[in-house]
Amino acid sequence: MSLKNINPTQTKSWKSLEAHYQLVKDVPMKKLFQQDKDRTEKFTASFEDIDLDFSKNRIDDKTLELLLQLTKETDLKDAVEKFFAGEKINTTENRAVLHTALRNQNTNKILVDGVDVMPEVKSTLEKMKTFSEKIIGGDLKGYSGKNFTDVVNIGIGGSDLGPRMVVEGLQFYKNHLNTHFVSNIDGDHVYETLKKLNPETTLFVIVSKTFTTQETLTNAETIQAWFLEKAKRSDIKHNFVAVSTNLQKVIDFGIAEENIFTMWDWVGGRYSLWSAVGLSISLSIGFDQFQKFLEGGFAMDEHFKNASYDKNLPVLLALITIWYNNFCGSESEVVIPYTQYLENFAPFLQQLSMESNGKSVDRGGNQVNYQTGNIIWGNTGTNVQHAFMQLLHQGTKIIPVDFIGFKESLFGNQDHHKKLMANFSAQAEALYKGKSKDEVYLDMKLNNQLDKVEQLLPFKVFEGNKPSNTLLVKKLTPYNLGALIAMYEHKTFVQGVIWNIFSFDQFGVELGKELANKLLTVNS
Ligand SMILES: O=P(O)(O)OC[C@H]1O[C@](O)(CO)[C@@H](O)[C@@H]1O
Repeated sequence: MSLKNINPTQTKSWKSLEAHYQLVKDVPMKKLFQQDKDRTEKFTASFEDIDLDFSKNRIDDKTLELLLQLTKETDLKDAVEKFFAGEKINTTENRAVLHTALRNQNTNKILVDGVDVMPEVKSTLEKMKTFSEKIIGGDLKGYSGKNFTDVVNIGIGGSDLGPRMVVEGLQFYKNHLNTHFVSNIDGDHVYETLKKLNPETTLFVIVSKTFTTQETLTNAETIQAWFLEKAKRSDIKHNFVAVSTNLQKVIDFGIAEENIFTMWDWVGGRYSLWSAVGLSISLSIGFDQFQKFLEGGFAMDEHFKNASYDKNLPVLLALITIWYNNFCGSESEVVIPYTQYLENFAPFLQQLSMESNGKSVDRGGNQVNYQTGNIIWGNTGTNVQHAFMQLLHQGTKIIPVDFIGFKESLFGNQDHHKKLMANFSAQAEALYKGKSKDEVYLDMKLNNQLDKVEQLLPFKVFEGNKPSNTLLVKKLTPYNLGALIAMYEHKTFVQGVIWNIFSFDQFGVELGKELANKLLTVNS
């Protein structure tokens, strides 16, 4: 059964939120904190190792109450039930949406067209485990009998961004294998990667759900030709494996059948890192750690399904962005992890969120007359403080931020970590508190700069009242990263449900592909 078709703008809560915005739009957050001593506690929700403090937002009790009412009127509960039950909620492609089955740790059946998908999920995970362990342990070797030293993931979009982000994010836990990612059809990208590699000791993992993607097939062909400069065709089976739903195309490409890892059409590309698409993750950190990553994702699924919405991390995050996007006029949001490991978190979230919710036709097939998918961008703190934070502090736009910090550093260096976390907290505080004229004046007086007050004071004022969420996580572990990713997946889902759009197709990427192919035919 499909998701219900409910126009959110026709609900009572939507109209009330519009009216409510007029009442609260000029109320500074500083005042809200003064009025309510329990604000931080009240606007904090926790799940295991993750605390979400959403108190530094332009919301009050009424805002939250109305946003929660919106989840009722748009029947989020019904959507969540259909999603986890394997209903075909990807209506436009007539598919179920079951990335949650890939990390399911329960013993329940999950049915698609009456068939339980869990046995196949488990046997693929088992195959990944055996394969990863043999490659890491040296039981499987390259064509000339040498142990593998390098792995190259060849894929793009969901077949690249997720695995790349997790492999780099969890490199603290990595083994001796060095993992590389080739995605862009830019040949220079391919040859730059190849120049560091020895074909004898490199494992190539071609990842493409459809196995029709121009970039991936071109790159795989180029890499195979490079490989065959040294090796024989019969050697391919030692050094090439593939992940796909399209078994025939993979076989036609020349990959041995036993070297194919399957996935299913009920896994969207941007949600596929939990499947065999995550093979490079399992090779890099070992299957046991990959299993913990899956468990973290699963734990977040349980929280999302069961926690009341006022304490539910993905739901709260989604509601807050809807508030800014649809009522406060914000267009984008920034995600800033305070760890260099998560340098690729924002590009991953960009595909997750913008490919999912960049739609302008509702579930009834009508053009929407309200804003949908918001723009996501970001990079790591503290680097961003020396790049784009100026615009957030003193620019003209309201850009809500998610600050993600970790209580513990992985190498345990206290000096760096204290400074890192001081910056993490300071940014959120500076954004919402700002710095008034009086404060600037006092500062300048203390610094013997009164002679410059007239000239500089207006430029040194920080308006404040800039919103942010603070996500404080105990430690960057495979489990916690799994939970964080699942949290953002579910946030995206909730947004799509409320916006009344289909979040699991991506027809918008097709036209450019078609035109590129036409141009190639004309020019060849
Ligand atoms: O895994 P495939 O089929 O090569 O697709 C790669 C990517 O291309 C898209 O279809 C469009 O960008 C994504 O949804 C997908 O992740």
